[in-house]
Amino acid sequence: MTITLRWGILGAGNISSQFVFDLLLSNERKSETHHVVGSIGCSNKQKGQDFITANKITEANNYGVVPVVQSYQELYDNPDIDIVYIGTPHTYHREQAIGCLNGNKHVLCEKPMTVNKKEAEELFALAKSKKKFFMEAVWTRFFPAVKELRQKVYDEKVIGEVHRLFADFSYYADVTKLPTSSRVRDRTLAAGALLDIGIYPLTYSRILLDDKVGDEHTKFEFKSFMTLDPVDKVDHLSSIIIKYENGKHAILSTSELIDGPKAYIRLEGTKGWAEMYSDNPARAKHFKIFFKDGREPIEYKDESGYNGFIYEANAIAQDISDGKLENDTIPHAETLLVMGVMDQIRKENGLVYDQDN
Ligand SMILES: NC(=O)C1=CN([C@@H]2O[C@H](COP(=O)(O)OP(=O)(O)OC[C@H]3O[C@@H](n4cnc5c(N)ncnc54)[C@H](OP(=O)(O)O)[C@@H]3O)[C@@H](O)[C@H]2O)C=CC1
Ligand SMILES: O=C1OC[C@@H](O)[C@H](O)[C@H]1O
Repeated sequence: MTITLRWGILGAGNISSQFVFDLLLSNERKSETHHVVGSIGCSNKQKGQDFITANKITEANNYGVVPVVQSYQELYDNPDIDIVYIGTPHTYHREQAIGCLNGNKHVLCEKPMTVNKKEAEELFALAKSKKKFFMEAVWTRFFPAVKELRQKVYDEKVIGEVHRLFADFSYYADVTKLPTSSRVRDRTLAAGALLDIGIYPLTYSRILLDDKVGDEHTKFEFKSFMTLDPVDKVDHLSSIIIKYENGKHAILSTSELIDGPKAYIRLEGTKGWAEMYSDNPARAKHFKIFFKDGREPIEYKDESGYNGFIYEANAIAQDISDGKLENDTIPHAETLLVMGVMDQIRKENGLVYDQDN
């Protein structure tokens, strides 16, 4: 059955471009789900027009629709939009999500959904009261590669008993050359590695060491270290060790000061190990499984041509069509679990944002 979802894109920046790319490619490929970009909500109308041009959104790849460019408020009030994708810095998510929900829109909100768990709880409560779908856009969870790896490791048990995961998201951001107003540096934009990229190693520990999500999750404890930058007063270097109650360990690291290892995931079992590779560890597209007995490794590559946002977008279209208010892969309770862990890590290491007070 064809499902049509009419998107408003809030914020005409970096990630919104990458998201829209996938929707348009899916349309060009005549996929079953029709993703119509109906509005670009933008702080500046010319910038919104430039976004449409730069991203080549045309009637031909957008089911006959040329998007309108609107202010954020006009987007909230637009009756021709079903769902808004929020692609702005972390600290704006709360206020913009409230605007969308009050305008009766479903919401897909970029990660981290909010600055802390308290704000996320507030948004989920509002979404429920408005009977609107709400999801944090942790796209990594939806990649076919993740499903395939879990199938091999947990259903087929190809690497035997799994005991340990190493997961990293680090890149050399050349921080001191960035303006202090950059969202990588600015504490008032909730900068810092943990919230921006550390959320991914945490996510991998959730999806590769636990087969349950949200309220059903396997219990775990953790210890963490952050190095706070003396100028920016945020973490550009953080490390976390998790111990699940079934004994499995996750050793997680994140940094904006150094490049991470080529194999950003190493999942270790008694008979072998799996590695994942990517220039962006959020994009789970390529893994290899190695065997201690010398058997030929198993390799998986996602060569779909998508950035990877289409996987979450299609899942959401199905959920909304089914009348669901949250997604089973990342239900509200799972977002709250991870947000709570990040709150605790920051608390242990003295990283406080204004929103915490
Ligand atoms: N899923 C993923 O892999 C990724 C997710 N992200 C997430 O997406 C969000 C946006 O990141 P990204 O696209 O890189 O950000 P950008 O710096 O490209 O900004 C995106 C938009 O946010 C608005 N904006 C930017 N700076 C400010 C500011 N100082 N004050 C008010 N509004 C501002 C602008 O909206 P306008 O156009 O209306 O002016 C801008 O176009 C973040 O929360 C980030 O965590 C980011 C990268 C990858
Ligand atoms: O989510 C993200 O993934 C890629 C990073 O480069 C980016 O800063 C971050 O927001």
